Amino acid sequence: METFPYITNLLPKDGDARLFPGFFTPAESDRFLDTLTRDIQWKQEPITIMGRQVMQPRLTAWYGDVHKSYTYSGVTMRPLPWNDALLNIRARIEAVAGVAFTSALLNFYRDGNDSMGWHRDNEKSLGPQPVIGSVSFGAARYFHFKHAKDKDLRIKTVLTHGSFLLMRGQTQENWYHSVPKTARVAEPRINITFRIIV
Ligand SMILES: O=C(O)CCC(=O)C(=O)O
Ligand SMILES: [Fe+2]
Repeated sequence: METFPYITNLLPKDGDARLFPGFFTPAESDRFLDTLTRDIQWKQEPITIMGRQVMQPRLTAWYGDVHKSYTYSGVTMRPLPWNDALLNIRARIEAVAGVAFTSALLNFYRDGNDSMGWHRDNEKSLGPQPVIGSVSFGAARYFHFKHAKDKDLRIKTVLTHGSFLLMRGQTQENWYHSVPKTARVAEPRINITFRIIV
């Protein structure tokens, strides 16, 4: 499956991740950053790590088709309904990705102290070989991949204002990803991962 021969796969094997920097213009990206910062119902949610409840080091929100509920840490939750900004962004990336996304997880990183730990987006509800469309606005942050078996194999990239990262194929099976903390970033960043709940 070589859908984007003109864009190099970031991953050397066992997955497919294509980065489109400047997918949205700087003016559009500024507008989306403002709108989403204001209009999304951001919340800091607790998660359970090794039996202990801790607050997530970022704010989150779930939006999507309201009949597509999702289960997270054993709790079934309903997404908030799509708003205009999210529908616009979704239409733009669907035109390139060639799939129909049903749901979006939004993350708000207040500054470089907020982060996302190593994980794979391989929940059962996403089905096999999930397609994940990841859109970023605001501060540029490092995005790291680590191979699940070949532990020394790491790929680092930067997700800039208005960028679009499309992960497909075996990516979630074979690669972990994370957004590490950084002392160098003082500005906020929004990331939206569009998903298909099957
Ligand atoms: O903020 C990012 O770029 C990554 C977000 C992510 O991995 C996720 O929501 O699953
Ligand atoms: Fe993820």
